Amino acid sequence: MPESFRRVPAGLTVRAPAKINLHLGVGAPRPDGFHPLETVYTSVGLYDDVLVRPAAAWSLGLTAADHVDADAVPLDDTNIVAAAARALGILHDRPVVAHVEITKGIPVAGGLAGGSADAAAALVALDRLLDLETSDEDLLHLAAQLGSDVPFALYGGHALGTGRGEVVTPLDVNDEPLWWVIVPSSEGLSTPAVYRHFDALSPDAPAEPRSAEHVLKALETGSALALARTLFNDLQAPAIDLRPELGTLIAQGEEAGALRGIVSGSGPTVVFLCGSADEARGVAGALQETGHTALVANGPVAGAHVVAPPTF
Ligand SMILES: C[C@@](CO)(OP(=O)(O)O)[C@H](O)COP(=O)(O)OP(=O)(O)OC[C@H]1O[C@@H](n2ccc(N)nc2=O)[C@H](O)[C@@H]1O
Ligand SMILES: Nc1ncnc2c1ncn2[C@@H]1O[C@H](COP(=O)(O)OP(=O)(O)O)[C@@H](O)[C@H]1O
Repeated sequence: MPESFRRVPAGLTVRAPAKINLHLGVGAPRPDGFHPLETVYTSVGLYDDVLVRPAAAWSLGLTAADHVDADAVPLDDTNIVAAAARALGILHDRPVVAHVEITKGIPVAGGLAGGSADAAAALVALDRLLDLETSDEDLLHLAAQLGSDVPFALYGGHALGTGRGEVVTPLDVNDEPLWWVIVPSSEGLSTPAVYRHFDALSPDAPAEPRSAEHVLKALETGSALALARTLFNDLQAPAIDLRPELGTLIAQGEEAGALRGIVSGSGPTVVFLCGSADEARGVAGALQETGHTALVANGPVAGAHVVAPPTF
C-alpha cells in the first residue's frame, strides 16, 4: 500500500462503568488513615466515556448527561484523568499529552466511583493512543495509586475488594443479570467526610471489617431475592445521619416494589435491587412521579474497554 494511504488513528474512546458495593464492611482506621475494607463490588451499566486524541499539548473537556452536575468536576490538574496521565508519564519517563474529552453519565461524588471509572478509562485509552504497552500489572499498580476504587473499574464484573479496597479479586460467580434502579441526589457527599462520620458514630469499630460471606453465598445462587436479603453497607448509617432524607427514599422505593434499597458506597446515591427489568421500570416510574431522577441499569458489565474503533 502506498505510504500516502496509511492513516494514523486519530482517537479512541474507552468506556468504564459505575460500581455498587453489594457488601461494604469497614474496620477501624489504619495508621495511614485509610479504613480496612471487605467489600463486594459489582459493575452496572451506567457509564463514563473517555475519548483521547493526539495533541501537542494537554487539554481536557467535559460533556455531561442531564442528571450529572458538570460544575462539580474540576477540569484543571486536579481532575483524576490528569493525574492518570501524569502517573503514566512517570512510569514510562515520557510526556503523556493528548486532547481528552470525558462524557459523564455517572453522577459526581455519588458513591458510584465515577472519578475512578474515568481514571481507569484514561489509563487504558492513553496507553493505547500512545502505544505505551503498559503491562496489566503496572496498570493495576497505577490504578491503586490513583484511588482505592480504581483497580475495580479496570476489572468490572463482580469482585472482592480488600486492603483499602484496592486489592481486587475477580469473582467467578453466577452472572445472571441483576436489575437496579439508581437514584442520584442533586448534591454529592464527600467520601472522606462520610468515613470521618463513620469514625464518630462507631468509635469502637473492630479492626477487622465485617466478612462478606453472606453476600458471596447469595451471589452463587443467582437469586436476586437471596442477594437482596444480604446487602450490607457500614457507611449507610453515617450517610443517612448526614442526609436523613435518604432513609425516607429507601422506604419509598421498597414500598414501590424493590426487593431492597441501600446507600451506594459513601452515598448519597441510593440503589434498589429489583426482581426483573419490568419491576425495575415500575419502581423507577413510581420514584420519578415523586420528582426523583431514577435510572434503570443492569449488571454485571465489563470494566474499562474500548468502544469505538479508531477514527481516521
Ligand atoms: C467508599 C468507597 C467504597 O467503594 O467508594 P465511594 O462510595 O466513594 O465511591 C471507597 O472506599 C472510596 O474509594 P475512593 O473514592 O477511590 O477513595 P480514595 O480516593 O482512595 O480515598 C479518598 C479518601 O477516602 C477515605 N478512605 C478511602 C478508602 C478507604 N478504604 N478508607 C478511607 O478512609 C480517606 O479519607 C481517603 O483520603
Ligand atoms: N473525572 C472526575 N470525575 C468526577 N469527579 C472528579 C473527577 N476528577 C476529580 N474529581 C473530584 O473527585 C470528587 C469525587 O468524585 P467521584 O469519583 O464522582 O465520587 P465517588 O467516589 O463518591 O463516586 C468530586 O467531587 C470531584 O471534585
